Amino acid sequence: MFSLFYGLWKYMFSKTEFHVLILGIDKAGKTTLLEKLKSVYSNLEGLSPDRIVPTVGLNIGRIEVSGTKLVFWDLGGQPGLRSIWEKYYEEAHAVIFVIDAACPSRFEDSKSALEKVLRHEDLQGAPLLILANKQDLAESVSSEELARYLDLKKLDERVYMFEAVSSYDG
Ligand SMILES: Nc1nc2c(ncn2[C@@H]2O[C@H](COP(=O)(O)OP(=O)(O)OP(=O)(O)O)[C@@H](O)[C@H]2O)c(=O)[nH]1
Ligand SMILES: [Mg+2]
Repeated sequence: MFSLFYGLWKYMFSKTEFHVLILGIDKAGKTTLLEKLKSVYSNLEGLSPDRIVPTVGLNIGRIEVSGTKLVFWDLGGQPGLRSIWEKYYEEAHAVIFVIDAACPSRFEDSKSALEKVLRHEDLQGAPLLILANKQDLAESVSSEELARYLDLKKLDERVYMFEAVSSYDG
């Protein structure tokens, strides 16, 4: 009897857990963003930016916002690590794609990485949030300017949003 209730309970609550993948090329600010989210939305103290090193494995962050459990998967963005991303696509419900808006010389790299993500069949239909990060820096471009630059043809068919943020300021 107990196991029946436990099974039901697990079924009901596992439904309210959402997996969010945080992707983007190296140094975009993915881990800094995750640590900031942890500090703001949970009572765990996130790592301060000076203690964050380039990601090689996987960082997991769990937060709860108005009753919904969000599980964030933050992966490494170095070129040799990007092939690992697709292993997580099947179980992901949404994607946050982070771009360093203060580094135009790497926009092209971000654009092709993002286009590859959008083409993958396991992510068709997944909502997408594109973040123009590092808005605290004077040289950063706005989210509109970044959207114009990326000129993503495939975006029209999906739920997506551009947002300007700073992982430092929150
Ligand atoms: N000024 C500024 N710097 C930032 C911001 N977010 C991240 N950084 C800096 O950018 C660098 C890279 O940040 P990470 O969070 O390690 O980047 P990442 O995307 O996780 O990189 P990988 O793990 O290698 O894929 C670090 O020096 C951060 O302190 C931001 O909003 N503003
Ligand atoms: Mg990282």
